[in-house]
Amino acid sequence: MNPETLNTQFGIQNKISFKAFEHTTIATLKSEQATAVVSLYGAHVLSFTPNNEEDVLFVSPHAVYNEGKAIRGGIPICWPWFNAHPLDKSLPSHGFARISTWSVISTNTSYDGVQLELGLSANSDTIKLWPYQFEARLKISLNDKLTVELTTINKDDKPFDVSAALHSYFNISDINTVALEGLEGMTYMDDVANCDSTQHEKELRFGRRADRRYKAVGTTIIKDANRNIEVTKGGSGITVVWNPGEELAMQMPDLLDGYKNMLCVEAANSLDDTITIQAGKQHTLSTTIG
Ligand SMILES: O=P(O)(O)OC[C@H]1O[C@@H](O)[C@H](O)[C@@H](O)[C@@H]1O
Repeated sequence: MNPETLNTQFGIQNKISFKAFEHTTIATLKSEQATAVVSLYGAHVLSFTPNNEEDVLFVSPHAVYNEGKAIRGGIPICWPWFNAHPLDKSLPSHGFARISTWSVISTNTSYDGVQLELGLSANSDTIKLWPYQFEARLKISLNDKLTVELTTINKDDKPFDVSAALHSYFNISDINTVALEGLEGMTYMDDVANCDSTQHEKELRFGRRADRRYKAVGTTIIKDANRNIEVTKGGSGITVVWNPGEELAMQMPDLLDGYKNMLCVEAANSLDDTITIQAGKQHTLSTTIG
């Protein structure tokens, strides 16, 4: 659907509007306290900017906007599998949601904000990659915070397994000085060293490659030079923490030295927290940022 038609059908004056951007359409959401931008390609939040603040989300200055390529930054939707497919490494990394165009289901306003709901359903392309009937819904709610809720509905007559992540890239002033609080005492899968480990430090610090899947359900706080960003989540037993570090980032043409200004903290379902959804049932994975 083109932006004009979307504006006619779903636009809300001064609150939600649609326009063309690169190869896709983006929605701009405005609440009293913040602005957010969402790409229909990937149902991908690109920006969340509280009034008079810098963007809370990072998008790489080297990001590539092309069909078939995931956007580096914002909040990619990793779904229906996280990272490499468990059985077939030739399938798209982190699933196909982030490289699919979603449709608009609804827009709404409430007393304190605005909401946009996007959807993706099984079709001839998805069936080739994942042989199930499904409906995925992404609800984006903006007030002074940003909430993203990903609901998977099993429309098939058999159960299926889903692993997923709301792969949030946070905009930070310097990876060498930022700290992450909330994971003390938690065990994690260290995907760099390829072993299980436990975090003993109160605050996690960076400066080299970190790729960890924590068994954690609680809130984390990114403590940056001039602000704290609180990340809460629901329906998630795993928190992923990722920064590629300099060596790997320099091999990623869509990131390069951008790695210095990003930290990923992701609400996820993975490892033992992979979700089996029975026929007709659903699961919601969510995160709130602010
Ligand atoms: O380059 P991609 O496919 O967007 O993935 C980026 C990273 O995403 C993280 O969530 C994973 O833990 C990393 O292992 C992965 O490298």
